[in-house]
Amino acid sequence: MSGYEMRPLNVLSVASEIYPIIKTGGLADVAGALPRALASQNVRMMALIPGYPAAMRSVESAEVVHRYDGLYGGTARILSAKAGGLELFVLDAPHLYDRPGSPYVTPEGWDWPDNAQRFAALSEVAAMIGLGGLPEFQPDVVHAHDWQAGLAPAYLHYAGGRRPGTVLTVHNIAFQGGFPAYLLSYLNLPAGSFTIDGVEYYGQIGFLKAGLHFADRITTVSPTYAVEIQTPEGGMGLDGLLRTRSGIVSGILNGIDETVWDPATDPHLAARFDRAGLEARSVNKAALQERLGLSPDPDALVFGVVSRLSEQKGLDLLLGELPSLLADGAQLALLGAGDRGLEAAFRASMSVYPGQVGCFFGYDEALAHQIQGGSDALLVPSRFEPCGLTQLCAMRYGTIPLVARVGGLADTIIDANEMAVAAGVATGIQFSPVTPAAFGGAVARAKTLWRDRDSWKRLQRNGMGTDVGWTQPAKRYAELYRTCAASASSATS
Ligand SMILES: Nc1ncnc2c1ncn2[C@@H]1O[C@H](COP(=O)(O)OP(=O)(O)O[C@H]2O[C@H](CO)[C@@H](O)[C@H](O)[C@H]2O)[C@@H](O)[C@H]1O
Repeated sequence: MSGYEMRPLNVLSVASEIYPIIKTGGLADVAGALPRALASQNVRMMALIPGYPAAMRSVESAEVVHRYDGLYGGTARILSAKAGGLELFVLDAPHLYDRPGSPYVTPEGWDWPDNAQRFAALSEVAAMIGLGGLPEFQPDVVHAHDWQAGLAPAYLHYAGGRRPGTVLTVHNIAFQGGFPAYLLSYLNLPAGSFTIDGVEYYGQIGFLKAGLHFADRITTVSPTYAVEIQTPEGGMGLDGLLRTRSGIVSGILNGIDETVWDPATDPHLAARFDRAGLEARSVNKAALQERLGLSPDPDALVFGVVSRLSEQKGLDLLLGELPSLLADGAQLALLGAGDRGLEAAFRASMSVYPGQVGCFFGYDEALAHQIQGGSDALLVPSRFEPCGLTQLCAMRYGTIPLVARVGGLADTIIDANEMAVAAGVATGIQFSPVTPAAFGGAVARAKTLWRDRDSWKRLQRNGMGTDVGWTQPAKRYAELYRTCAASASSATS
């Protein structure tokens, strides 16, 4: 048994958002769940996050563990803090993070003009901690998430000498963080780094590219997406680099936090329920219909959507198919935020189909739970989906996922084809390719299944019996960290 199996492994996780402190999407859920999930694997994970206003507000107790006189034009501190039930390092740099809007964009929706500096700073601080800058926590592995932390492996590489192992996780390859080349020295990157074997990417500084180039291990959030991003169709320009690093690329499925997403204890639901008491869902369905202005019809098949409104999520397909989806009295309950055009189109559909389409635009945690607990089927027609979390929540809440067969949706849902139904293992409905016709076909299958309530219930129960928690993924991450730490230490010793 190696030393790494015996003593706790220290891992620094670097992410631009973390649930329950600050969340714009699934990355926050994963970053927030990992530290707790890994504790049972003998891994001590500390997360480093930027000190946005929401983060500073949620700090319950804090100690200043490091000060910078100048970090990209202002003073900064690292706080070792407790917040939202997590142990964190918070980078308190008001000139970079103390502003309204989301972590990435202004209140008007424009990228913050200094995003390069804001997230380079996060990565530089991660590298400083990785190199032993904080005596109280010396990481064996630095785990960077997405482009915002992508420079961390690069800074660690250019520091030279002994360093921790590095892991880069891709939650969405569509977001790559490209910035002008003239920023190179300002971002404290060596002149020689602006090459194809460094941080250069199509004439820019590529934050995600840098992470993919320098990390010891690359993961993404499902095995199928790990394959897809190595193809020209799925790699969005980075597939060539990923193919050259294929041996260190793997996919680890996400889980969901089973305490946050538990229909038996969920405080947001009108009625709590479990696998043996599915009847109680009808109370939630009625409450959802009332909240969103849908007709109070217990027999209407209610399709739910909980999603960012973006090209990725394929909701334009749903708009196109609305007439047939709603033709026989079915209903749509949608919660989403993002693209203004999609929002306008769904808003208009509420007047065209009063009582059949109910939407809320914005971010609403409680409504997300109510849609999972009160609708009958959850639509996820994504064009690509690295893992997807809402279909996992749906399974846990007895909502039948109807999903595109891509990425993690392909890996987590078992399609109700005849064989799977006969074997008693089906959990949802998949369609492929991602076209209006195939989506329409899947909706028709859902309606046929809905008329056979016994089969519908069997699918619900199968979904509710599926393990969608973090236990298995946490084991995979722990294993990965141990190999990564061992190889980094043997490379530098
Ligand atoms: N308007 C709203 N109000 C309240 N809650 C809302 C909401 N819109 C979305 N949510 C919640 O945000 C999360 C979305 O997570 P997803 O994994 O489905 O997508 P996302 O594309 O953001 O994440 C990316 O990262 C994750 C994590 O790796 C991958 O699973 C995914 O495939 C990838 O695209 C869910 O917890 C959902 O309930």
